[in-house]
Amino acid sequence: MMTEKIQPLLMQSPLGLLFDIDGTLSPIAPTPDEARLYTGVEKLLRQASAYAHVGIITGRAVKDGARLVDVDGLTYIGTHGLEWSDGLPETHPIQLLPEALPYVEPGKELLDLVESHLTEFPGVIVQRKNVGGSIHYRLAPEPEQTRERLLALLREPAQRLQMRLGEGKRVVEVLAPLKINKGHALRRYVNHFGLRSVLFAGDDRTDLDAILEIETLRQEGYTALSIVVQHQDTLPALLEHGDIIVQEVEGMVQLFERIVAGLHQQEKA
Ligand SMILES: O=P(O)(O)OC[C@H]1O[C@H](O[C@H]2O[C@H](CO)[C@@H](O)[C@H](O)[C@H]2O)[C@H](O)[C@@H](O)[C@@H]1O
Repeated sequence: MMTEKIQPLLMQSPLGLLFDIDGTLSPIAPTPDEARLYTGVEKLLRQASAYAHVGIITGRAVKDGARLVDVDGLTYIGTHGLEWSDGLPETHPIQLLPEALPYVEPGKELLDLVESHLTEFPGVIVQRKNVGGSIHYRLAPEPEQTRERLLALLREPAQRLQMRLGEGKRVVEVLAPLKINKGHALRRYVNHFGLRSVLFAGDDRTDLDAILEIETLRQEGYTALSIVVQHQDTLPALLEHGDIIVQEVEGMVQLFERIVAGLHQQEKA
């Protein structure tokens, strides 16, 4: 059944395969620095890039996402679509969308504010990005209460500085107030490579924009498919709009193996 859905996608060219990182290719870890790709993913990404344009679309900064994935020949799109690199940042410059530049300083100011209150927030980790950043409360003794207190601290200053607050898995995101998101990034990727066929896989709230963009692309005549990696805390909207649901990162990797095998077989035929 799954293969039936995927087969038409693999038969079209140029094909793009786009993946979120955390919760999709990498199991959720206690802290961002402890996250690692699931066993075998690195090899699958390399193999897939022999047949398709393979890209990473992550909420992490490009530098951080590329450090984690570390596969050459992929496109790295970071900070929820604000940053783009045509390869590993050691050899390819990271481009920050010019629209995001006015939000570098306001983003810093909000993260400085949280850092100046860190003693009141045990277990909280501030992760800075080129624009804004993430405030992780996974390790806080009372995560839900900490989330509320972080939001209370940030709400007014964020409004004053015209920044946006978002949320993800045990994380408050400080974001630029732009309409740029993973859906926008996916569309840009499709246009950049002149794709006819595209697959996106993700698991979290910010992935919904890309999943909805897949639906739009399909209505426009592209062969487009989304995969939702289901965890205990998956948002119902993701399950509603995803084309294929897999269980946990393990299920994603098993499906990725079948995709790569399908591409390989097609090449031989
Ligand atoms: O779009 P993604 O690639 O999924 O990035 C979203 C955020 O993911 C990371 O945080 C999440 O994963 C951490 C490691 O598993 C986990 O500790 C944390 O609780 C999760 O929220 C990343 O650190 C953030 O920068 C991303 O925005």
